Amino acid sequence: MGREYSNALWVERLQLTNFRSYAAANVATDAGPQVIVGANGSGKTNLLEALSLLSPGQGLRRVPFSDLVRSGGDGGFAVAARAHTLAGATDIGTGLRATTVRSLSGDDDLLSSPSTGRGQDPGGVSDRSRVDTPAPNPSPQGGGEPFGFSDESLARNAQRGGGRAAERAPSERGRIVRIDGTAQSGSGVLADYLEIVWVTPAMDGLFTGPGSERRRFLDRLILCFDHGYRTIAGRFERAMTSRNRLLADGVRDDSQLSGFERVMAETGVAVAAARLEAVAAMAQIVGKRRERDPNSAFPWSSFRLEGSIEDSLQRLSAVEAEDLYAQTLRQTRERDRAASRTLDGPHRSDLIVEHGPKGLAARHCSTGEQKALLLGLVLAHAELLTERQEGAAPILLLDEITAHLDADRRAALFDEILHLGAQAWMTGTDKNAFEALAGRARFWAVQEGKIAVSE
Ligand SMILES: Nc1ncnc2c1ncn2[C@@H]1O[C@H](COP(=O)(O)OP(=O)(O)OP(=O)(O)O)[C@@H](O)[C@H]1O
Repeated sequence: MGREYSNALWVERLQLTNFRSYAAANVATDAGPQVIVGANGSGKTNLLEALSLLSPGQGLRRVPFSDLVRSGGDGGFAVAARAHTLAGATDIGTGLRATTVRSLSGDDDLLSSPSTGRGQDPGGVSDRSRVDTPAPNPSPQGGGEPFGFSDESLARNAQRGGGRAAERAPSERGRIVRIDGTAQSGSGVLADYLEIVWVTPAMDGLFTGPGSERRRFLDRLILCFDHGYRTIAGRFERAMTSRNRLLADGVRDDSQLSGFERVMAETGVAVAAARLEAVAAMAQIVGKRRERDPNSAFPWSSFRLEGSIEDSLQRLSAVEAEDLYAQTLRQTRERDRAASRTLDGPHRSDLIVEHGPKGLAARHCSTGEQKALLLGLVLAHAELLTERQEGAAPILLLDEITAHLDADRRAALFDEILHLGAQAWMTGTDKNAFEALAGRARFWAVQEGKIAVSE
C-alpha cells in the first residue's frame, strides 16, 4: 500500500450508534489533544473504547462484541470514523448487525446464518459494499486476540474440543469492518491505517500483575511498527491450540503432533525475534530520551525479555532456535498433556521492567512511580513511531490519566503530547486537572451518554 507519512494520525469525525451508553453521538474535531470530562459513569471510557475499535483486536476493555451493544437499542451497534491514516484520509467503520447479535446469544452457527439485512449499517459510512453475512473463517490477521497469548483459555478451549471456535475468535464473531465502504475479512487490516495505544486504570497493575498483561502490552506496541506481527502471533496460537487439542484427545501419533510443533517453532521464533527487535529499538529511544532529559517526570526504564526462545536467540541462529524449540515440544508432550497446556514457548515470556534512576524492579515502585514508568514507555514508543514514520504519531487513548500524577507530571505529560503532535484523547472527572492545556486542547463534556464541546 502506498503510504503518506505527511500527517499525524488522527480522527476527524467519530459517529456512534447504539454503542454502550450512546444511542447516537457525533464528534467532529481537530488533530490536537482532546480532553473529555464527565462524572463517573457518564460514558468517557466508552468513548475511548469506541476509538480503540479502529485498531485490530477487541478494543481496550477486551470484552465480547455483544457486550458493546447498547441495552435498549435495536441489538446492533456501529462505530464510524473519518480518519487521517497511514493511507491518507479514510472512512473506517466497524460494528455488529442487530441480527448477528441475536444469533450470537443463541446456539446458531453464526458464520453460516444469513443476515436479513435488518439493523443499522455497521460503519455507517457508506453503502457501497453491503455485507449480508459476516466473513466466513476470518483471516489469520483478523481473528482473535493473539496479544498476550492467552494460553490458559486456549488450553480450556482445546479440552472442550473448542479449537475451531478459538480459530474463529468468538469475542469478535460477527464483527464487520469496512474501509471506505468496502467490507474486510477481519480487523487485522486496521493496523495498516491507524496506530492506537492506550493507557487505562486497568493497567495500573501492569508491573505487578500476570505476565500475560505485559506480553499483551508489548505485543500492541510491536504491532504499530510490525503490521504482520499479529498474523504470525495468530498462527502460533492456532498451531498451539491444535497441539493442545491433540494432546487432550490422547493422540500420540508423531506425524500429527510434529506438524503443528513445526509451525509453532517457526512462528514462535519469529514472534520472539520481533519482540527482541522491538525491545532493542525501545531501549535505544529510551536512551536518547534519557540523554535529552535525565530528570524527566517520566523516568527512564531498563527492560529485558525473559523467555526460553528469547534466550536461545541470544546464542543461536533463528534456524537453530527453531530446531531446539521443536525438539523441546517433542520431548515435553507427556508433561504438557498432563498439564493440559503447552508450558514452553513465547506465550510464557515476560517483559521485565526496572525503574532506571532507582535501579529498582518496577513492581516494587509506588503506584505513581509505576504510572510514570508506564507513561515513559508509551511516550518513548510514540516518539519512536513518529521518528520512523516521518511525523505520524500514534493516537493515544489515556483514560483517567491525571489520577496518580502530580501537577508537575501532568504538565510534563501535556508538553510531551503537544511536542509529539499526537492526537491524545484524555479523560478525567475534574476539568481543573487539565488546566495547563487550556487553549491548547479541545474540551468535551460527557453526560449520560451525550457528548458536547465544552467551553
Ligand atoms: N451495553 C451497554 N448499554 C447501555 N449502557 C451501558 C452499556 N455498557 C455500559 N453502559 C453504561 O455506561 C456507563 C459507563 O460508562 P463509562 O465506563 O464510559 O463511564 P466513565 O465516564 O468512564 O466512568 P468512570 O469515571 O467511573 O470511569 C455506565 O452507566 C453503564 O451502565
